[in-house]
Formats: sequence, structure tokens, C-alpha cells
Amino acid sequence: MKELTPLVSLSSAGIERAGRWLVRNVDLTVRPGEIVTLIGPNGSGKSTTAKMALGVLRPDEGAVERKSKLRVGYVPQKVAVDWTLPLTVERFMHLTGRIPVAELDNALARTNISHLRQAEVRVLSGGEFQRAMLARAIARKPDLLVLDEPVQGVDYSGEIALYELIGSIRQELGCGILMISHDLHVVMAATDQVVCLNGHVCCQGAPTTVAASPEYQRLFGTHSASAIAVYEHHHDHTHLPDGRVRHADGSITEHCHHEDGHHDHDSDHQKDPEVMAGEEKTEKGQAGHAG
Ligand SMILES: Nc1ncnc2c1ncn2[C@@H]1O[C@H](COP(=O)(O)OP(=O)(O)OP(=O)(O)O)[C@@H](O)[C@H]1O
Repeated sequence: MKELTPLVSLSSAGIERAGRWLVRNVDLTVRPGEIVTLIGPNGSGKSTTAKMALGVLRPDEGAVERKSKLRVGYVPQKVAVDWTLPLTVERFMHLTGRIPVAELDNALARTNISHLRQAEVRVLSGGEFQRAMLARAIARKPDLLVLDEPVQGVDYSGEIALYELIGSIRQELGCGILMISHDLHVVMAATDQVVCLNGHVCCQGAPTTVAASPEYQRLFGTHSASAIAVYEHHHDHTHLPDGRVRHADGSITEHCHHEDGHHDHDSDHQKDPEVMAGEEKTEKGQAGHAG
């Protein structure tokens, strides 16, 4: 496939706050029609990385390049809305800028919430609210869609439906998608590139090897409501607040290197995740809307 011009590229990008590197050495590229998923533990820098890609945060080192006149749609992890005030879905859609009526109609229809147009946002279910967020993000036909945990507060079958919707939006709009997800099954099923963060890029690549693994197949074969995948692997070094790296043997270096323990399987990292199926789904952050 011919490589399309990137929508956004991060090169050795990092953010430092109060003498601490929140995330460092991030290299990633999103092209039109491509889904790139950021995974990693809590606090590993996923949202920070997404904000660099969006241009909300300017990197303190490295560079971020965006295609000129890039139109971006963003579904943040948290929204600042006063839930005590009456707010219909339609008004919510306009909060971040006026949307032409035809586009609003299309976006609501595309996300299957046309019937909720006049509904109060505060009464929506988690899944309905995430659809309203998605509708708002796609209404301006973005080139790049950035989704920060788009299925929070959504039950398992709702998650599948939402990810299917995201996949078809990518196809229809031809947009690139940068997504943050905690769910391996989603990463496997719906993404072209996985970037695993742990204060830096721990590993990245196509998820095909994992998709071929028996664990993955078992997971998808037993698509039951309680099946959940947890993507785990061992981070054998620690990123110190000043950006340096302490290794398992106690040595400290400026950066981590490909020879480092967890980079042993960098190129074939996908062979190595522990995929635990059948666990009860755990609480995923805060309740959908208020979060
Ligand atoms: N403005 C800031 N000033 C100082 N520290 C910050 C700031 N923003 C984020 N952090 C810290 O940076 C780290 C990375 O945060 P980030 O939100 O990117 O992580 P994350 O991987 O998205 O986490 P989660 O999965 O919990 O959403 C966290 O330790 C967070 O507390």
C-alpha cells in the first residue's frame, strides 16, 4: 500500500513539568485511514501524548508536525460540563463551535442517536453519552480523530458496538484515528499500529502476531459479556522524575536503549503479552459523563 502523507508525526517528543518528564522520546505517525492505539498503565503518558498530537501541548523536546490545515476531532477523557444545568444533546453538540444543521443531522444519524437530539445530556446512558461525544467530534469531518478512552462507562456489548462504529467512521471519513484504549481485544481487532507507553515508548508495531495467538482466538471465540483482555508485560526499568532511567541492576542511564530488558522483544513484542481472558471487567475510570 502506498504510504500516505502523515496527518501528524511525533519525533522524540516529550513533555516536562516541574522538573519531571511526563513522557519522553515518543515517535509515532498517524496517516489517513489508519488507526493508531496508545496503550499503557495509568499515568504512563497516553493523554499527554494525545495532547501533543492535537497541538494542545507543545513538546518540550523533540518535534510534532501536523499536516497544514489539519481538521481535528477530539473526544477527551474528561469534559467540563455543569451537569446541574439543563443541556440537550443538540446544544451539547454546539458547545465547542456552531455546527451546520445538515452536518449535525448526519453526525447524530451516523452515531445512531438522532432520537436523542432533544434529550438531556445528564440522563443519557454511558454508551449514549460517548456516542454524543463522538457525534460532536465527527460533525466537522475531521482529518484526524483523537479518542481518549472512547468506551469509558460503556458495557461490554456497547464497547463492541462503539468500536465497530469507530471503524466504520474511519472508513467513511477516511480519517486517521489516534485512540487511547485499555482493552487488548480492541487493540487487536481494530488497530493498525499499537504504541505502548510507560513514560516513553516501550514498544510499538502491528498487532498481527498477537491476533494469531491462541489466547486472542480464545478471547474472540468466547465473546461473552464477562470476557476481558488485559494487556500486560513487564517493565523492567523505571523512569526517574528527571527523565533518566534506572535499570533492574540499579544502573542509571540518560535514556533507555533497545538492549534494555523489555526491549528484548521490541520487534516481536506482540508475541509476549499475557492475555488473560475471562476476568471480570474492572471499573474503567469515572462514570461516563461526569468524568
Ligand atoms: N500539567 C501537569 N503537571 C504535572 N503533571 C502532570 C500534568 N499533566 C499530567 N501530569 C502527570 O503526568 C503523568 C501522565 O499523565 P497522563 O494523563 O498522560 O497519563 P495516562 O497514561 O493518560 O493515564 P490514565 O490511563 O490514568 O488516563 C501522570 O503522572 C500525571 O499525573
